[in-house]
Amino acid sequence: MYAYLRLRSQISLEDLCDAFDEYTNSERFYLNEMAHRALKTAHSNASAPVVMRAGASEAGLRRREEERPSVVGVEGAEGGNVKVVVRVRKFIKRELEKRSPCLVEMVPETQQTILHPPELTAEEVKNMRKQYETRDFTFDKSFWSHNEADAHYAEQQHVYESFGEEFLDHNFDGYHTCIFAYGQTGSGKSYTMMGTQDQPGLIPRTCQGLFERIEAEQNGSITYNVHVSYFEIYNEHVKDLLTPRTTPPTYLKIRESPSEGVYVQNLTDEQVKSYEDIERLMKTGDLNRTTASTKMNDTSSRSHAVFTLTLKQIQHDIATDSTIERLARMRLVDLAGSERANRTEATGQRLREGGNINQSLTTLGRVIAALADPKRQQAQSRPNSRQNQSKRRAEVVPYRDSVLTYLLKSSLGGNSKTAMVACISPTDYEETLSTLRYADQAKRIRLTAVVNQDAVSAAERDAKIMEMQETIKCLQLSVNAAATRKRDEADRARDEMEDYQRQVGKMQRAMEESRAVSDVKIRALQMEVEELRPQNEALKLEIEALRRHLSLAVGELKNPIVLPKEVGGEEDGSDSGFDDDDFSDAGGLKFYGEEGSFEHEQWQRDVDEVLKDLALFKKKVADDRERFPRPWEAVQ
Ligand SMILES: Nc1ncnc2c1ncn2[C@@H]1O[C@H](COP(=O)(O)OP(=O)(O)OP(=O)(O)O)[C@@H](O)[C@H]1O
Repeated sequence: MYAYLRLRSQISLEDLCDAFDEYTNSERFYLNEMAHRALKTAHSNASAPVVMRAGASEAGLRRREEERPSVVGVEGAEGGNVKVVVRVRKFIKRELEKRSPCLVEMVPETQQTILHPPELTAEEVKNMRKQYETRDFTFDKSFWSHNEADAHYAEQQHVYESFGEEFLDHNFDGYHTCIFAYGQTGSGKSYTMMGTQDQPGLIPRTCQGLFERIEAEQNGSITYNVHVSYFEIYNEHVKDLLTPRTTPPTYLKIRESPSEGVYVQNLTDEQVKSYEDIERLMKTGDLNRTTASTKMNDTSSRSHAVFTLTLKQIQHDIATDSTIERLARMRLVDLAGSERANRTEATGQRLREGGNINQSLTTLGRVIAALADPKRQQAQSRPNSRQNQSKRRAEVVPYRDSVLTYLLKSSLGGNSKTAMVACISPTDYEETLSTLRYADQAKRIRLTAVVNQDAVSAAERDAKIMEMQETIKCLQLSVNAAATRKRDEADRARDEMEDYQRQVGKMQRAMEESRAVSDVKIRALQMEVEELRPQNEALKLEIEALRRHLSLAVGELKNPIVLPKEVGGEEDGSDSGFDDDDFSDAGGLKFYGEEGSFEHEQWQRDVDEVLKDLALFKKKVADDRERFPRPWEAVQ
């Protein structure tokens, strides 16, 4: 029993405290929880280095801090160039019929893309205005999707694995991203971005990957919020692809605000809970998209399509009752194809569409050229020099010259990680050369992406909701006032109404998030209670056993068992070691001599040690109560 007591004293101090009836059940639970937390903290401190992105999911933390490329500028910002990949497609029917040769070669080891001149007839050479020659380019990746029999054939899956997954990593890390496909009409942009039912492209794979990760990371402490919007830019107008078409068509306005940057007003931004939800929206959007048959492509996209996923991760920390929010926007853009009117033989509406497409792609080219300009980049790295300031004023990037570039402003020259997929046809020397030059320039654009992360305490969140409620009240009042002024300021009222609706939407979202945080808290507490339940049961059993052992020990000390003298022990000459005098009338203990008797000193020492240990436990109990004061004592 004694050895058992000693052993237990090393395992659980609280158990012994209970044995002495020092603590009540609730105090024990409290102490237990404190110990549990202290252990958890000690464990996590020892095993996990503290990183800035403490709130990230596993997926988000896949690439840890030390693996990240160099950080430029502000804290949490990452500098890098636009990633440029090139993909050559297989022959299409028209090219097979014409028996056109493949002019493109790719070297997988070096990621080179080589463009060979076509074989020309003597007549063609005579009429040529410029010389065709072999051109060589190197990009981040060259995808050979021309010949399925080739060992290096790049399927849709390869394209996604090569950089789509990496971009999803960036989103979970809290960076905005943008992937856009560029190329002449019929070069494979829609195939790469959206793909087909059997061969899904980057957009469906990214959406699927996103939800697979969210489902795999459901650990109860992070809430994920995903929204989808899908619009097209057709003839310099923005159309929502998630709302039914109307006649006349409804065009949306573009606005710019200091907090949100450039955005499309009243665009549908639907919350999705699963990949199936997104699939439904993608189908709706694709059906609404403006396509037409041209000479170059049976289903040519006549508009630029922008598919946007917004991922919000909210992690709640129970200990501090604060939340860490990360917001990432992924833009997946399928540009309309550049085309030459004489090649497409377009007339009427198709010709006008082609003109607008070319106009916006030319502006995109000018924006890329301005951003890729090394002088501008130098000026950016030394923003305060007076010379640079005046120089920069002269070299304004022409974002506003087209709707496309204005809306892609932040993805092209701001806070984003951006990739361009240059799609090329295997047979068209001039168009392919123009695409490769465009891509070559884009790879020089330098961007600085920032982690979009906010730490919000519960009080701040509540204050934000209160503030929004106040704003809504004010807006409501001014809307009402405007209404009573008999619509003479109809335009302003409409704007205010829109503003009001946006604010209401925002507040609803904030409240939904707040509710989600509360759910997380409840889930976490329930999990902790469930975790502690078996431990508590085990502790109760141990306490009961200890109590019994202790009362036995005390009983033994108070009433020692005294053995009677053996009858006839002397007759047979054997000495039992007992004398009549050895018995104590008062139940006191008398111990026998050295041989064949209880060893008195040994007992005495044992008893002393038990008493010493008891004194030590009492002291530890007192220490413990000091370290973990009971809540009501702490309040006093
Ligand atoms: N990698 C590929 N593998 C197989 N088929 C492809 C590939 N890329 C493109 N195609 C086929 O080529 C044709 C043209 O492709 P797609 O419609 O994607 O071109 P696009 O660049 O989007 O054209 P536009 O600018 O006119 O919309 C389609 O029939 C498509 O299925």
